Amino acid sequence: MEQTNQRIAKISAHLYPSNSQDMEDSCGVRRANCRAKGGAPGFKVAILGAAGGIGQPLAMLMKINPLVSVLHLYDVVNSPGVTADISHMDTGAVVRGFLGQAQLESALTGMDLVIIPAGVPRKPGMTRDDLFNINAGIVKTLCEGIAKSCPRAVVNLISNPVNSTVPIAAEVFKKAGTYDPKRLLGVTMLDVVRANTFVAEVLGLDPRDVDVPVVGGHAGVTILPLLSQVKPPSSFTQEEVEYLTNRIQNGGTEVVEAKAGAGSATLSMAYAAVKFADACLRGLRGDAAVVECAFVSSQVTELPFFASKVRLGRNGAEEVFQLGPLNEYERVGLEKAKKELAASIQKGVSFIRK
Ligand SMILES: NC(=O)c1ccc[n+]([C@@H]2O[C@H](COP(=O)([O-])OP(=O)(O)OC[C@H]3O[C@@H](n4cnc5c(N)ncnc54)[C@H](O)[C@@H]3O)[C@@H](O)[C@H]2O)c1
Ligand SMILES: O=C(O)C[C@H](O)C(=O)O
Repeated sequence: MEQTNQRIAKISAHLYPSNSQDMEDSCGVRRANCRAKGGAPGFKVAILGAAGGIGQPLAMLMKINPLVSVLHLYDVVNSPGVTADISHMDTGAVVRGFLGQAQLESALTGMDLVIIPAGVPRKPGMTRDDLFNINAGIVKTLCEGIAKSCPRAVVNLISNPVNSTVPIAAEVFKKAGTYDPKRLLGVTMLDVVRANTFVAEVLGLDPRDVDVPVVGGHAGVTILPLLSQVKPPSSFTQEEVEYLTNRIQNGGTEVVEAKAGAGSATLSMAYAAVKFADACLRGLRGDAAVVECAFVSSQVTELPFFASKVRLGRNGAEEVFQLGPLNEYERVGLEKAKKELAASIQKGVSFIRK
């Protein structure tokens, strides 16, 4: 009996960090019912904002991902319930939950990849920039935690406005002396996912066979689909180009309006976030030729950050690709995108430097 108790105590120390006792009690999961799958190969991933509209399906999909060995779910509310629920899934990753600022350090320590969908979403009539006042502070706090507890982790930043939150994160990391531009990636994958879907509809193809590069940023005119570079090579009428560009640029608003006050894209975003996180993990594993679009530190234009195709490797975004040849319509779109992006980037930088 004594031996059994010792074994249970050992397992529970592994599953639950010392300061998460309250959470364990409140979620009602008995320690003895859990098993630690210590030593399984894979990456350690934390989701910050894991109890939210994106966070929950994202956590579920990451629990299924065979590249993940440990999954940490952090939020300021409701993470005990989400953790208890997801931990019952019979997949490989060990799940641990963390609640509130006091547990941020434990949530982050040792992580290889941190995914951040924390923050408020839009309601109809709002722009992403209207979220700045609340989300800037949330991203700042979380990134300070990353700088302290897992400065070498690759960060996938989802919280809006991405065009400003990525510069905020960069400034926080610079201040802490931990900034590695390769390891900070703004997630623009949903724009690519939407572009593939809408273009496939027009072409009558399976979206899985379509690849549309989407560059620039993640808001309105800064979302710039390069329809001249679609794979498989395709031609579009001017009417189709305008319809597709407009629909891709306003895909987020389409969902916000349809949800009528109940938030923004969560399910398609969780899908896109997992697609992107999986690519980052394959890069970290050393797979060759993993290429996706992301909003990163960049020298592709005169702006310090820009979304374009990047090659993901053992160190994060190891190569940032040039835009390739643009047609006249895309060149005009690029100028518009850069103007808005410059202001959004500056706003993020000033928030930390002020
Ligand atoms: N990059 C993209 O393509 C994209 C797509 C969709 C949504 N988003 C953005 O993602 C964010 C989240 O959207 P959602 O629909 O999941 O919102 P939500 O309100 O459903 O969930 C947000 C979660 O963040 C948590 N949170 C708040 N402050 C926190 C903190 N300090 N630390 C940890 N967690 C905290 C909340 O408790 C909540 O559980 C929004 O800013 C939204 O605009 C981005
Ligand atoms: O549109 C939003 O506010 C959420 C997200 O950025 C999206 O593109 O769906």
